[in-house]
Amino acid sequence: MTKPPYDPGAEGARMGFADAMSYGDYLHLDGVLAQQHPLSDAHDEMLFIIQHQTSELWMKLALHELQAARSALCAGQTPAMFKMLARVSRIFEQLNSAWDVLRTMTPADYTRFRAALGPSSGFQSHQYRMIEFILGNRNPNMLRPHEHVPEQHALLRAELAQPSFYDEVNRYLFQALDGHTDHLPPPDLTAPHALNPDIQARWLQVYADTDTHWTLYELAEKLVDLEDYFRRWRFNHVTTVERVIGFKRGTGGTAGVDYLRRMLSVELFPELWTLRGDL
Ligand code: HEM
Ligand SMILES: N[C@@H](CC(=O)c1ccccc1NC=O)C(=O)O
Repeated sequence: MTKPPYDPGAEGARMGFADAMSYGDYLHLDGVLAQQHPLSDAHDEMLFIIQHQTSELWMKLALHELQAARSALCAGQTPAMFKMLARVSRIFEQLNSAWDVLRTMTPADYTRFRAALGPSSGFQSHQYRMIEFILGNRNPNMLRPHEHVPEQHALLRAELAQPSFYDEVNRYLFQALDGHTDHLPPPDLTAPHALNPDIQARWLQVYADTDTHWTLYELAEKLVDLEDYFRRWRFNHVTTVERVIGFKRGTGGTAGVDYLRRMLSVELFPELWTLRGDL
């Protein structure tokens, strides 16, 4: 006679949720799992949708951490900030690994549903643009694709109107080294951060004597780590794009691979990279 199947309920596992909060209730899974709506009957469109939706969820968490990291820095809570920055790097690591799943989609698979995407593109991701803005790659020209959603447009505009996270880091640097911020170059709120020799000179001071400036050194390396992962994301993206659509124009209207290659040359924290040649 076969044994009766194992019953965790007999050992106390809760089995009834008619009047209690369940896993799906807490996570609102009925909502989340009802939001995949392929527009074609191509098999791989589900992969494409889920890949982007999960990326957007991770970006939501990255933004949550980055906003809190900036607040923690301004409140002098550096250990809490370090923890959040480390988490953002791990999120990018997660996003980087995810490309391996998407790469199982061949050009022939993608061609079956690409036309259904119309003019939509990741270029219009407001969360991605917000991450770029917070880190200091601020470009007011990138606001326009968001005009059609006034709430998101307003949030992105508000971000451009305040110092970036990296601007705040540099304020902290000057305060710590000089005892004041009189010589801190005012952030240009209308353009991507450009390398500044005064900022670089102070970071060089930190790297030249790491024992004395340990917290600043740790902060700098956390930023380099973050940018390292971000660069890998850009590289994985452009490589996947070349692999899937070659040199076709993007649905967003840019040149496609040529546009994304140009973005590979963006340096978020240029002083931290350039000073390495002076050590
Ligand atoms: C087969 C997969 C993919 C292809 C062929 C592709 C293609 C492209 C192209 C051609 C662009 C340039 C803008 C345009 O003209 O459309 C772009 C931008 C973008 N894509 Fe993708 N993409 C893919 C997957 C993804 C994934 C999985 C994400 C994750 C969220 C993503 C996020 C973005 C973002 C954020 C941009 C703007 C980048 C910037 O402005 O620097 N893409 N993509
Ligand atoms: N720009 C892509 C389309 C694309 O990848 C896309 C379209 C809609 C939603 C997200 C997308 N992902 C990244 O750009 C293309 O030109 O094929």
